[in-house]
Amino acid sequence: MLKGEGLNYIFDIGKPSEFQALRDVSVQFGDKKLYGILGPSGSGKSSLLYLLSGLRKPTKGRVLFDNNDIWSLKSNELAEFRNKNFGFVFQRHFLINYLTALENVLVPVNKDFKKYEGRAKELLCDLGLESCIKKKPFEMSGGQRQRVAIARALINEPKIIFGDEPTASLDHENAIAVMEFLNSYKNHATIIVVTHDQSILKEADGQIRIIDGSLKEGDL
Ligand SMILES: Nc1ncnc2c1ncn2[C@@H]1O[C@H](COP(=O)(O)OP(=O)(O)OP(=O)(O)O)[C@@H](O)[C@H]1O
Repeated sequence: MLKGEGLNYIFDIGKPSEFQALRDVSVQFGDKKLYGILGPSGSGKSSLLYLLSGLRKPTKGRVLFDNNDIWSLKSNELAEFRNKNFGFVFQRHFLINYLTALENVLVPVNKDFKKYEGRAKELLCDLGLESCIKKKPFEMSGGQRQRVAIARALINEPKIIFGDEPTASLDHENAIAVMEFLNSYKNHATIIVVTHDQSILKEADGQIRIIDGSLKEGDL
């Protein structure tokens, strides 16, 4: 269970550019479900995802993972915790261009390399990328690259997968395929996806809507 309690985030505190991106957002995400975070551009969706995933520290409020406050960890412990429990898929894939698909998927792995190599191959095959295993990102299509990024996010068997507009750079067909895969992965992890596109959330178990930094609707 992942919980955000009274989350506030202020950029540039004390400067003329100070801006409150989130105010008093409380949300709760159950295990092994798919959730969408919706809202207009600039409303604070990505900021919320960054706080929930431990990439940014809330100005006020707490993030609890299985009732433990993740921000009570020291920064190196938090980094280790994130690598073990959370997987990330962004709008841009951030693959390394001189590594093959297989090597890219293995980048977050720092132990049992042989065991994880088998898992990486399985994930790539499950994502329909058998023919790309030895290809480098520039030899693949945008949809294929994004699926490699998904395999990389899943390699450490995370408990939560955070997606920040993971389908935004894809055509509708590829976007649906990516969402179907994420939905089918629900048996293994909770998936929380920020998106503008409600149509890719047909299979979602719950959605929240952020407007001007506040939670407007939530049926989680
Ligand atoms: N580094 C920053 N410094 C100051 N303000 C920022 C910064 N990053 C984002 N903001 C502001 O915070 C608000 C929320 O941004 P955020 O990226 O969370 O919105 P969003 O809903 O994800 O937007 P989009 O859908 O366009 O990606 C926006 O008004 C944005 O201009």
